[in-house]
Amino acid sequence: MALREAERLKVVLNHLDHPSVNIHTSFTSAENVSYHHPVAFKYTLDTDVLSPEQRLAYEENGFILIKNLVSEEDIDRFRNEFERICTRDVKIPGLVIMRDVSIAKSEFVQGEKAVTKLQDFQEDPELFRYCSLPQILKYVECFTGPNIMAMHTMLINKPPDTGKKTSRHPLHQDLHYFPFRPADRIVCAWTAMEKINQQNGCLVVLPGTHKGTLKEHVYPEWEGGVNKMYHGITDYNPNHPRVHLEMEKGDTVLFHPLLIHGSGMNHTEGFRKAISCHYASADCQYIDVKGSTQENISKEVEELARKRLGSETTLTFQDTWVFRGRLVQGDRTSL
Ligand SMILES: CC(C)CC(=O)SCCNC(=O)CCNC(=O)[C@H](O)C(C)(C)COP(=O)(O)OP(=O)(O)OC[C@H]1O[C@@H](n2cnc3c(N)ncnc32)[C@H](O)[C@@H]1OP(=O)(O)O
Ligand SMILES: Nc1ncnc2c1ncn2[C@@H]1O[C@H](COP(=O)(O)OP(=O)(O)OP(=O)(O)O)[C@@H](O)[C@H]1O
Ligand SMILES: O=C(O)CCC(=O)C(=O)O
Ligand SMILES: [Fe+2]
Ligand SMILES: [Mg+2]
Repeated sequence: MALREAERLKVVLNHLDHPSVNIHTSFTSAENVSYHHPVAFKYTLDTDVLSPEQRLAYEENGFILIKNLVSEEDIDRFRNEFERICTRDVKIPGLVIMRDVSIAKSEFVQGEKAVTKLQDFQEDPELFRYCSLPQILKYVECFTGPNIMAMHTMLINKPPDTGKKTSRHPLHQDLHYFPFRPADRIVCAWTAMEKINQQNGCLVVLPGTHKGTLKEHVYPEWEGGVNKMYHGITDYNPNHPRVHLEMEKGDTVLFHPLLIHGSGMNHTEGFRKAISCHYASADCQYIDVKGSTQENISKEVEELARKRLGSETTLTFQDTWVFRGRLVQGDRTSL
């Protein structure tokens, strides 16, 4: 009788006498000896970068955490640039400076304390260095392959909660925001810019949910309000195990765009900082989301584009991604 895929993977791993050995090659020989079903890796590609254990972990859980991947020096530079942006010392084309909904209408909060998130820093050479760091791209290539686009960039400055619980990010799947596929060739790198724990609102993930499908996302009905475009899913198993990803400065998590995740309240007085980039294979293809669960977000994005650029704008959801995407490795083949 065939063993479950995970069991088979574990058996194969036990056959490996060196962790850096290429798992694909060794499986072939293991298969010849004793198994009838080849191991199919769905979420990772053949490279020599991931250890067999890391590869198995991503296949099973939909994320892997790499300790100490980004240097203190680089993070301090990103932090300085963030401060320059908040004080309006630099103006970056296309950059969105987002305030928390609980203070969005207040004129009294200024500077860094008024900023919840920077989005789309692709035109800021200093922050965009993050997306081109060789030690990150080395891992990203294991999921995207060699042609790599940086599609979406963020620096998240989760504020101390004002008491309205708006500092939470509802549980969601990032694929909801992306009109390109295949999902398995997309990955997010998210780096802690300081010590991040449950107290200041770490990432919370539901391991294994990347094996499911894209779910419907709507605004959660939260009494204290919810931030613009922070859609969440309602249809998830509340008993599914949750993992709180506690991280040190420089630690980086790589995760699949279908992995259900969010972040809790920031119970501290500090602003919890993380920097992230969503990468996709340049070979991905745009899809039409009309009639799908993504129609609501596509309409919201197109409406925002009309507000910003004028009501005659015909910019589509897909166009907004074509403009933001930047090649960071290989050839810009499709996206
Ligand atoms: C994978 C990845 C994509 C996942 C995610 O990132 S999910 C979250 C994505 N979120 C977004 O993309 C939202 C990006 N934010 C923005 O585009 C902006 O911050 C805006 C919400 C449009 C505000 O733009 P801004 O230039 O600050 O404009 P104003 O200060 O004039 O405000 C315009 C109206 O928007 C309201 N507003 C501002 N910030 C928020 C907020 N955080 N949540 C909800 N509403 C907000 C503001 O009160 C104002 O409303 P009215 O006075 O027009 O009624
Ligand atoms: N009522 C809710 N409905 C939907 N999602 C929620 C709800 N409460 C929390 N979440 C989401 O669940 C995830 C974990 O949040 P939660 O607030 O439980 O964080 P936590 O890290 O356990 O911290 P805390 O100590 O504040 O409970 C976050 O993505 C959060 O947005
Ligand atoms: O830093 C966080 O709180 C997570 C944000 C997130 O998941 C997102 O913006 O897609
Ligand atoms: Fe997310
Ligand atoms: Mg909780």
